[in-house]
Amino acid sequence: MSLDSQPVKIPHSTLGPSLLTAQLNGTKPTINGHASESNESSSTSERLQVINDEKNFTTHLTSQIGRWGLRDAGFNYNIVAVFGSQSTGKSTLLNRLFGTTFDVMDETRRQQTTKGIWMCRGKDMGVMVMDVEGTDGRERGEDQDFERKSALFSLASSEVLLINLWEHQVGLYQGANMGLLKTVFEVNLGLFGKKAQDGSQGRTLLLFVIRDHIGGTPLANLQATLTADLRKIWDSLSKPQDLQDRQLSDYFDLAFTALPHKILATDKFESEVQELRKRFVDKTRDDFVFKSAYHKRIPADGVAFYMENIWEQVQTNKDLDLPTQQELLAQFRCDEIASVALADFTEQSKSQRRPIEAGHVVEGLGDLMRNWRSHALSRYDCDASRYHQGVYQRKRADLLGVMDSTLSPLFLGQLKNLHKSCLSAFKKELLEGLRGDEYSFADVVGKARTKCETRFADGAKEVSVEDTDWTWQDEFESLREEIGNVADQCRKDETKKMVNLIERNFRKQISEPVDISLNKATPYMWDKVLSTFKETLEKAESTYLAKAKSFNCTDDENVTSLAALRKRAWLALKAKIDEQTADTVILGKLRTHFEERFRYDENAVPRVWRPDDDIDGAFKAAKEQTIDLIPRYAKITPVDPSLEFVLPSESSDPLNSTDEFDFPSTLVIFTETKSLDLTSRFRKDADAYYVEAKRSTVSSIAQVPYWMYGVLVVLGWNEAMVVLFNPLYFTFTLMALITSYFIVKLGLTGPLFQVSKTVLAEVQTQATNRMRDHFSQPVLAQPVRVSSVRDYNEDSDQEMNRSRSGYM
Ligand SMILES: Nc1nc2c(ncn2[C@@H]2O[C@H](COP(=O)(O)OP(=O)(O)OP(=O)(O)O)[C@@H](O)[C@H]2O)c(=O)[nH]1
Repeated sequence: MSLDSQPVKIPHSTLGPSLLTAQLNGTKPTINGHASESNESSSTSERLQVINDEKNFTTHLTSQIGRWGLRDAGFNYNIVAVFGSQSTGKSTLLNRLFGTTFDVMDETRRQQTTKGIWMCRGKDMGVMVMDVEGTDGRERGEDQDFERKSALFSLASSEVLLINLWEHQVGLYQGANMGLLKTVFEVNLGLFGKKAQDGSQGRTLLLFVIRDHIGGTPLANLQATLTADLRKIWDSLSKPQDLQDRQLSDYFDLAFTALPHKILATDKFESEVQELRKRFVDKTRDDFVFKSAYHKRIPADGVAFYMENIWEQVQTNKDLDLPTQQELLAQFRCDEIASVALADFTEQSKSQRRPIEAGHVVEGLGDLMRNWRSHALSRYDCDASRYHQGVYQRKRADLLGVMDSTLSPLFLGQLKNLHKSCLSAFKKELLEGLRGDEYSFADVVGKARTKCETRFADGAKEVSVEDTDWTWQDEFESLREEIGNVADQCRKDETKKMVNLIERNFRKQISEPVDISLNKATPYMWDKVLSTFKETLEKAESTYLAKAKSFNCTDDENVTSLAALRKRAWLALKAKIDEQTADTVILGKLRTHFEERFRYDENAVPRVWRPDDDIDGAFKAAKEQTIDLIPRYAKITPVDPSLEFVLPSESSDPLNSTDEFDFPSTLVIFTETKSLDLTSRFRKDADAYYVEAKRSTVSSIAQVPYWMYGVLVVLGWNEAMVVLFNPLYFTFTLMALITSYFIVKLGLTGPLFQVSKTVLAEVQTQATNRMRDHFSQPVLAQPVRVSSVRDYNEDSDQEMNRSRSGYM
């Protein structure tokens, strides 16, 4: 017979929908007048055939325990089982005692009612009651197998075994279930033999219920007889060697009670039963039966799995090792509980994975993680802590491991994002702090660094979950390193900027003094230039050092920067000198120098050459003096050797390019060839001056004689008269006179003269240049007038040849 096809002794017409469902689940609803008043009570009074008469274990026990409302009871529940011969009123007793709904035999047909093992929740009490198939049943005949297995099963799970027997069976071996008891004792030794030494878990209460007690024999006598019989049975047991000295009382507590005849003394029977019930309900009573020592310590939510495993072991005749079973149960249940806790946890943790992967810093992530973790752990602890402690702890560690490995990427991601965000905040703050001119670099960097590090450390501490091996120090170190790099880079940039600024100022400061010095090519020209250079450089260096202090520059950096500054200052000076000695500029200077000596006398008064003046001598002297200046300009050589400035040649500018730098070559302004070229070009200019001087003497000689003016008046008289008497000419003349009158009256004479003067001056300049160009070549073709010029040219050519041969 299958579990689902077990007949129910109530008409279908009386079953509600919930009852039908119960029936489908292999459970049976209320019968015998114990009908439930509500759905809840009906589900709590449902009974279930745990093991059917084909010895199969039900698949609905877990859900049934849930429906009974005992699933979350933890250890706060009890299990009681009843043993006894068939049809001795066991089901009746249980129904009366616990308000259960077990089937009771039809009075008219004396045949077995309870088949297999049934279970029902006690009414209004957290008790699971097991109604076990009666022994000695004619249906099973000599098959003692089920009896033994059910005893084993009941002992492994129940705290109290009710042994149900008629009064008249006391003293009879078979009738008093002595065979059954022998089996129970044997099985118990196998199960709890060793465990009972500490008195826990293996202890069971045997409560003998003597039925139909008429009262002739007092209970005490019956109790004594039964006890003596039990001892006899115990002694006759073949115990294992190491348990030889074990007593019955080491494993069992015995209790006895008697009930009057149910039919002959119905009222008394009922009242006695109610009295007995109190022993199962009232925890304050001394004879309360569910003592904690009897509890098998199986959490309610694991009872189904545990029982199923026990039954499987029993069925396959394997040695029933309860500790192993409990461990297996613990493993199964702890896994189940952990996976439920983990499911929620995973769902929660998923919600923050995306923002972290997107590079965001999730505020309060640490709190979230701690909450998810502790919530999952407390869920696990709440249900799993009742199971085998070793397994519970192991699985807890596993659960923690899984959770931590799920959270770890969030932790690391958060650290990474924090790192990035802190670093960019640091950069931003640095840039903001370095805006403007008035700032202390060290202060700005120090403040930004502290802020950044504090923010990271706070964030990292917040996201660190206790009891994990997560560390953030490595990331912190790497952040600090990067901050250092950024600060270093920034400092280098700032130093560069500062050096550039100092260089710009330096250029400005030396510009004018160098111009002035180079304009006057005195013998101490370079001394002046170099002393100005040195003074300005010293100032620049001290400015640098003062600022470098606030930059926290290292000595090495200072040395490098100062070297760069010196080199750049030198190059700036060189550039200035180059500018002042460019071909056109130097030729201009030479021309000026020459003019000052040739065209002006000692008192700086312009010379007007007369035919008897020594133009040739003056020209020669001025020209030689001027040509002597070229070697002076050619190289930077101070008269005072202490003013010499030297730079190491290999010093390249670390703040700029890595160009090769050759200091000695920078001292040379003109090469020899260049000097000769300049000399030759200057000579040509000087020659032009010479020609001009000569020409001016000729023009001053060619003056108009005074009588020429008389001739002019006589010869021009007619023309004047024509103008006067010709209306057209006269009108023109008149208009010219009127215009002149108005110009004079309006005071425009000055501006008009000015304009005319400027125009004339320009015309004169243009004309002079043209003349110069014109006369510079033809002069050589006129031997008489420029013979002295040729002499000088020959002199200079010879000079040039001499110097070239010197080069060769
Ligand atoms: N004389 C007597 N009869 C009882 C008593 N209690 C119940 N009965 C009757 O005994 C018969 C068997 O009752 P059940 O409760 O079905 O007995 P059982 O031991 O559960 O039977 P199985 O489950 O078949 O082993 C029924 O007819 C009951 O009316 C009792 O205390 N005294």
